[in-house]
Amino acid sequence: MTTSNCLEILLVDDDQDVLDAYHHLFSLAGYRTRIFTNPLSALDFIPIDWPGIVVTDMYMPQLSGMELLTQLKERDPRLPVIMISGHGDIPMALKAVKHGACDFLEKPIKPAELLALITKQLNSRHQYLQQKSSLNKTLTRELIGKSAQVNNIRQVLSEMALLDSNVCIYGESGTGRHNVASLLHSLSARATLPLIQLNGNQIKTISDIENLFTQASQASIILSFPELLSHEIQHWLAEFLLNQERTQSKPIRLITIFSDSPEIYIGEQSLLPELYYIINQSNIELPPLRKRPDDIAQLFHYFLKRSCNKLAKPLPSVDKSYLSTLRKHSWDGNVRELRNVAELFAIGIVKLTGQNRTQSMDQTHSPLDNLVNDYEKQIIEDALYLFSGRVADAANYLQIPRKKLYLRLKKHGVDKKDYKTL
Ligand SMILES: Nc1ncnc2c1ncn2[C@@H]1O[C@H](COP(=O)(O)OP(=O)(O)OP(=O)(O)O)[C@@H](O)[C@H]1O
Repeated sequence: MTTSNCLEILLVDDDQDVLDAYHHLFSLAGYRTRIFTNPLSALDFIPIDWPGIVVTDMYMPQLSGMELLTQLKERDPRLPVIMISGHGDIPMALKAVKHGACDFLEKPIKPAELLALITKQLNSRHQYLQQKSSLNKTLTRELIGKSAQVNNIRQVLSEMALLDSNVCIYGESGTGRHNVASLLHSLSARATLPLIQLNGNQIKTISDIENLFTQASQASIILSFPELLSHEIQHWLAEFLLNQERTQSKPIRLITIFSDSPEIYIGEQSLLPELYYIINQSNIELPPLRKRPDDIAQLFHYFLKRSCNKLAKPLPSVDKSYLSTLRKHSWDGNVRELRNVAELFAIGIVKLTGQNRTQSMDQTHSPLDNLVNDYEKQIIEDALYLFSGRVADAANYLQIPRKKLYLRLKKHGVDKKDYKTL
């Protein structure tokens, strides 16, 4: 059985005799067919990514072939649709192809010609669906989350992966912007070519950027924070990218990363509109973790399992009340913070609750002052951990003056440096 035999051919024609003739022809060639005399029923039948192709007549009373084509393409732009007409009408053929028909045949049909076309389209549909299913598997494995937002990002990524457009990714730090950018590269046709990561504040002169971009031929480049480039360098970059478009050669695919919607930077005049229009051929917003709480448990289990595997430790059980604590946390550090919490959990340190400490305190029956001290120390440690040892941020988070926090650090013997590496 060839690959194309696994798929179906959906035939639409209001003339039952014609349908029977096609059906006979395709069955003899070993293809499975489905026939519809009413195009509206065919529309109802076809879901997105339907494993097959459509062959339709042009003139039908309920819905014209052109309208059927338009509606099918709105739902599934990649679905191959072959149009057949009794009238040799060149403008109509051109219109059909413009609306996405993969071919336009004129009656009387030459069976060998139709079969050759069908075989070609079934094979390319098969290839596309295989590619999409492998993309979806990779995305489900690498982009964890079950929220509607992450489902949507996976869908967008599977579409973008097959294109080669410049993409803007924006969101707060730790939301997974670089993860998504790397996925875009690894799913693209450039996957075997280099992926270069640059930061806007590293590029100081035109010759810096000229060297980087001209030497990086065929690569994907992830450029974080292009708004930090001088206007002169942004202008150079816009020209470089425009030139690529004009000459239809695309040595570089540029993926840019922002902390906020790029329009904000245009408003602040740190990003040139001329650069924005060429880097923003598509964009992806990564929402903060607090806005997609449905992802928290799944991400936590994913990171916990990964850490336990790395450490060759058995997977600890996670009770429901802890998962509910995680769900309620504000996650200012987004997925990165959650990853750190899961990694600590794997080695028995339970962050964001008094759980580990309370257990040891229960055993020693500490007096009240010790309990309070201990609890204060843990809250401070959690804040330092959250802000990677940055005292000013931790003090701000705890809503106490910085000086007071320093005094507390001294009292509890806590060293901010210990949190820098977490
Ligand atoms: N949905 C996700 N599924 C699996 N891992 C994720 C997901 N989102 C983020 N991560 C992981 O979380 C960590 C932080 O993500 P990433 O570095 O991509 O964040 P970022 O938004 O680029 O922030 P920064 O620019 O500060 O690095 C990485 O280890 C990344 O692999």
